[in-house]
Amino acid sequence: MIVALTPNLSLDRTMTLDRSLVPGQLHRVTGLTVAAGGKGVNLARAVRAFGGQSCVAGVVGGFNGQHFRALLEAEGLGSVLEDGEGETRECQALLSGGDPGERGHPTEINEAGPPYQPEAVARLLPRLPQGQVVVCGSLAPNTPGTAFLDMLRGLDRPAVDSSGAGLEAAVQAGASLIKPNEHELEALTGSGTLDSARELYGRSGVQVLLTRGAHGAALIGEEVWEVEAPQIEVKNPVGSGDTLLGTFLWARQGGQSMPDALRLAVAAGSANAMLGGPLKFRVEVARELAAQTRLLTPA
Ligand SMILES: O=P(O)(O)OC[C@@]1(O)O[C@H](CO)[C@@H](O)[C@@H]1O
Repeated sequence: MIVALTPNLSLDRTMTLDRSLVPGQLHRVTGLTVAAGGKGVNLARAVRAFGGQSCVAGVVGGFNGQHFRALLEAEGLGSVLEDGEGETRECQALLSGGDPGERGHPTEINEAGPPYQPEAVARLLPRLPQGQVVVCGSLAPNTPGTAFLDMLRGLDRPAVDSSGAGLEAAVQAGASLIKPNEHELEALTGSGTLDSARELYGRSGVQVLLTRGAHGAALIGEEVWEVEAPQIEVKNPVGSGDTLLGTFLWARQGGQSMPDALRLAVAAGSANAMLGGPLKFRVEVARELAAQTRLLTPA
């Protein structure tokens, strides 16, 4: 079981525009998908797609919260949710339509979400099922650093996919693994390189799953493994990191070796981007792409 504890759940709205985004101009929406979102939801989807057991945990509120619950239930994703104050946030991803050559990376506009609610979180944590907990995504606004640190310490070495203060707390709390991208690692240690991830592991014992976008990923722990991603045409990369991490944790929990798990995880992230996001992800495509990944000799 993989428990995706998501401190700031959302309703994800993915819009396809009639042309490339030009700030200050009118755009028509030619396609719209509304789905339960937040990084943990994407991660739980990937685990479930591989046949694993996953559960989304978090606090929801308001009409968006009801909508979130209904969408998650319609997808049949397991969850432990607490009702809280305020309105669950919305995250918008704008995909440019028109000529593929002009599409570029989607524009993402993420609301902050309702403030941290200690009572709801205190009700939620004892309800988490047994399993590998992974803390996913941004923190609720005004989350006190000490409260987040205490939460992580109470979770028995969770994996953490957060950024900024969330990542710092993960290292301090002795998380089992963190999943920064190169920018997030740089913000944490001053450099986004393998060497700085090695140094981080050496002083903290926290494994680093370093994602490098289209280039692949590296796992830095007792050993170092690097995997180059396959060449693909990207439709929508949103959620690729979540799919990668969910696949990695699922594969490791199922006993796959570190390099095999990393290859499948990188391929799953690529499949997510190629197929058009977490709702379109398919494991057969991930398995096919895994054969096209390249395991590099650790430097
Ligand atoms: O605002 P956060 O919590 O950092 O990220 C939220 C989010 O942008 O991440 C996912 C993609 O990784 C989206 O589905 C989602 O809503």
